[in-house]
Amino acid sequence: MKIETVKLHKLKMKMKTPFTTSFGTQIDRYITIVEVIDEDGLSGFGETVAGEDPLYSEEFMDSAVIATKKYFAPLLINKEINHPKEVTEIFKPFKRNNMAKSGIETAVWDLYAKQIGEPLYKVLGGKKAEVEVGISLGLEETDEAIIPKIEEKVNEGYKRIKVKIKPGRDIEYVRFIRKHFPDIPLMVDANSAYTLDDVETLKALDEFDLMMIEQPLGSTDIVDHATLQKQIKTPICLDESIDSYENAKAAIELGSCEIINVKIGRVGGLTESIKIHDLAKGNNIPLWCGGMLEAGVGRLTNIAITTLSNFTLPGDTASSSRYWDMDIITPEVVAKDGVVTVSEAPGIGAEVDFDKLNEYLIETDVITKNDQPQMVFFN
Ligand SMILES: O=C(O)CCC(=O)C1=CC=C[C@@H](O)[C@@H]1C(=O)O
Ligand SMILES: [Mg+2]
Repeated sequence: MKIETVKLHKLKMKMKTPFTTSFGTQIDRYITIVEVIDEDGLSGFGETVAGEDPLYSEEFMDSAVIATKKYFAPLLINKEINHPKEVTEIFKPFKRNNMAKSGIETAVWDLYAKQIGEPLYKVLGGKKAEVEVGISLGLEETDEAIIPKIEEKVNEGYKRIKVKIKPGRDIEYVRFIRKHFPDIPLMVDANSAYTLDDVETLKALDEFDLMMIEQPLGSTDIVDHATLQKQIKTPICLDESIDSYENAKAAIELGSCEIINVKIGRVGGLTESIKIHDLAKGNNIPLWCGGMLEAGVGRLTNIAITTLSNFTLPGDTASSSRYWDMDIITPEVVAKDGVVTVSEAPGIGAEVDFDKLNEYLIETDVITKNDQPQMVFFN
């Protein structure tokens, strides 16, 4: 394939309800949809999932857009690419910027799948016709306020409920939730808000029969999580700490986690996600696919990777209507009783609906073959 043009559609999407975690509250979501267009005018789509501010990771949407415009899009334009796996190699000299890389790399996968007329999930090696999903619920102002939210989502059939915790909103908060819902599949996500000094608090969570505790310690830590896992019964699931095959390997070898949350953007794309999948599978570490408050393109890409066999736990990819009054794809993602049916249509499996996308559009940046990588170093 040869990519002729890359378009970055920058969107501002109003969320139905604010989403609060240990690092703050989100009301609007700024999303970039990457469109790669080949010589025949066929388009592939990917979603850049970086946060608006560098709070979840060091990347943020503006940095991802700049990195894509300066480096990643010009590096791919006009290059003969036989398979999307080559993209990771082309980007390799450029350190990190994983979400920027992933936005365009996933678009190339979608384009490739469309060119060969296959659904993306099959091209990735997935086999499931449907995937089970859970939902991630943010912190509410009071403990009481989370109860009706959980009730609603349990009634909608989501296969597990994830709630956010932070220091001061942990043991009693989870006890309160468990009092109302003694048996639901429940997990907590701390977004790296604790240290080893909090080991007693984290140990106390063992009594609540949680499926897992996600990222309790530092966002780049692997070593302290191994120390912690030896002291608590609840399985640790790593999120922020896993941003490459190499540190997934380190975490598995050190015993830093019993579960891994794969976020395609965080690890730099689908090729790296598959590598981590195969590694985890060989080590009996179950996976699930984490969300980044995606619009439809990101949701569909998440569903495609979830069809791989070792994604055995329900992920974060709820219905489009979880955050959006109107998503940018047709048809939207719908979870029925916590199950999403995987589309058999070529590529990600639904159309990007430009009538809808344009409602959210701030501007579109266009990168063409006249744009060279803006590098000081060259060879
Ligand atoms: O996509 C979703 O539904 C939300 C997933 C979610 O919990 C998160 C998304 C982005 C950053 C974090 O706040 C959090 C996470 O850490 O998993
Ligand atoms: Mg998380």
